[in-house]
Amino acid sequence: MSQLLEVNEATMRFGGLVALNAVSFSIGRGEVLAVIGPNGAGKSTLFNVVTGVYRPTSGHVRFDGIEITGHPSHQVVARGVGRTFQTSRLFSDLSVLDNVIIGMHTRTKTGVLGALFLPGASRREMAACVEKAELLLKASSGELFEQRHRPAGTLAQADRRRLEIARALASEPKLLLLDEPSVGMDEVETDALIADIRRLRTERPELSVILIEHDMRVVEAFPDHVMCVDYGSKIAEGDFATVKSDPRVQEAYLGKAAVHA
Ligand SMILES: Nc1ncnc2c1ncn2[C@@H]1O[C@H](COP(=O)(O)OP(=O)(O)OP(=O)(O)O)[C@@H](O)[C@H]1O
Repeated sequence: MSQLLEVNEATMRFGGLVALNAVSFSIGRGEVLAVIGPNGAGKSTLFNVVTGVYRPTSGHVRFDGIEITGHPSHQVVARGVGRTFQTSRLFSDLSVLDNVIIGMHTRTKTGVLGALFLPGASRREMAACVEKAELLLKASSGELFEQRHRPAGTLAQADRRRLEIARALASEPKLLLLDEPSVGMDEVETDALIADIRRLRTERPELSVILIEHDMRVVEAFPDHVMCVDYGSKIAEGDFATVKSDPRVQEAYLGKAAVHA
């Protein structure tokens, strides 16, 4: 069976800067891929190319058997790619529940805004959205569910991250992209995040996940498929132990001096 996502020789230039340099990789259904690399290596650019935020200068992206290179983001989401961002994109003044409901807009017939203001069928659809959002929050964490009527901006950091993941899941993705989910978390919160992702995999064995991570504890928890990028190029790929021990990876993270010391 073909891979769920195939990125073939993707290059992204910004003027003279090559943010991505002919990067190729693929991920199958139900797999987790961890993308590592130093700051500015091109990891977020890779997500932006996959999700249609950027059309790559050259190269191709295929998802679920269809070429999606440069398709607009809303179409990519509708095809089944959900995403969280490095910096929070929650609507802080809206409730936790409404934030999840907004994540469903690609899956509603009348649209979330229509459902909020129109009677009849759209009201029924809205009621179904509320029910589904509550289920997603419950599955994410009982604590988050209890806070569903609070403004999202009042949540603690770890709960905000959980909410972002719940909102991305609301679009019913086949592939979930998590951009540095552990950023700003302490050790306890990071352990909870690892447990959340593990649970998600058990509950949704078909869901594929790509996570960009700086925290090696998180990467180590999902060690089967790791890819390292540096200066826009893929420099290593394999299981965590193989990638970690690759001299190019050590050099990228620690610098030549540290590796040869
Ligand atoms: N829209 C843009 N215009 C110009 N340069 C950009 C743009 N987006 C990214 N870049 C540049 O491309 C390079 C890769 O950036 P990117 O954000 O993908 O790195 P990253 O690996 O995600 O870094 P970090 O770990 O710090 O988030 C950087 O040099 C960055 O400044």
